[in-house]
Amino acid sequence: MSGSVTISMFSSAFCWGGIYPQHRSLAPRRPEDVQNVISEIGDACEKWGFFQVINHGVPCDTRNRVEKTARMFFNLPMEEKLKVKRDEVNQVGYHDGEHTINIKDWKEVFDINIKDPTVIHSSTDPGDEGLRLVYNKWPQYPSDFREACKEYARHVEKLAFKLIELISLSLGLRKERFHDYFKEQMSFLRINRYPPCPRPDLALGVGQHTDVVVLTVLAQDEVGGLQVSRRSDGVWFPVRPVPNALVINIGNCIEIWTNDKYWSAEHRVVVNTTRERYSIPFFLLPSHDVEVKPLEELVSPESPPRYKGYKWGKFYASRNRSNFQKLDIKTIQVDDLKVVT
Ligand SMILES: O=C(O)CCC(=O)C(=O)O
Ligand SMILES: [Fe+2]
Repeated sequence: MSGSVTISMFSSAFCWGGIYPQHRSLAPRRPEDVQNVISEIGDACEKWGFFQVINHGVPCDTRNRVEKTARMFFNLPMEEKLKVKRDEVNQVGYHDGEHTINIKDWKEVFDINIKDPTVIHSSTDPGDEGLRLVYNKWPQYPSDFREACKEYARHVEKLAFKLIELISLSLGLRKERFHDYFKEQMSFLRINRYPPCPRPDLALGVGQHTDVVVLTVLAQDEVGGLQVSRRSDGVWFPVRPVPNALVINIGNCIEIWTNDKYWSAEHRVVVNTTRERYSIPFFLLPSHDVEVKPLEELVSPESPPRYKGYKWGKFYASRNRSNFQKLDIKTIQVDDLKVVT
């Protein structure tokens, strides 16, 4: 048993595919099977909150180019990497000290906003509604790093929106239900490098967490290390690398919008003594002014809202700031937003 199911989104004839056990070969599917894919995605979102897609339309050479140029960047001397270091407000660029719930992760990262510039909240002070623009930071070397990331991001963003439409349909909502939520999206692409670790028993690449975002589309290399906790019993399963597949992970926003129908799974990354690992998550984030609360269509007297609503931009800014300052408190978690009954 592996920690996710694999869904074939398109056959070579641009038809829809279906869920397959991890190692079965794929047969082309007919357009009538679209409905199956929608219900299979719905099923995967309920049971796991994680699945893998193949035949997804993101060309693998664009992904390989990002990985190749990223390796060149991370191999630069530290003083070069620090020239594009992230800071407290401009949270893009290089960072070697990501924290998960205040514990340092065994990795280094490079973050790139999809919209350049991106509109974010500048302050978490009560009453301050100030917005500001954040511009990406790019290293001088390698010179094609920027173009490689931008090209890959264009493809993966398209896939993320396709998935959002399929998820809307799987919930019985209009395909366009979420379109307005992304007018000023704050989505970003991250490149993670996990170096070999002399004591993997004492560290994690990324500690146990859920993604606060809408949806994550993750490319992982062949090394492995990502694990997901099963909704029904919390048992940990490896998310085995499937060549050219992308891992889809439901974030807290969808969990809250669907009033817990869909699951945002806890996951973590284990490291090893010999091999470095790369992963490239694309985090789909809504616009700063979007309200994250259970959708009216999905609540009823029998199924009342389980969450208090919050404004995305402000919530995200305060969470990032406490992470950056390594405050001696747990960063806000999805359970903190639950309505107490
Ligand atoms: O590297 C991975 O496989 C997962 C990384 C992750 O969970 C994250 O960056 O949120
Ligand atoms: Fe994650």
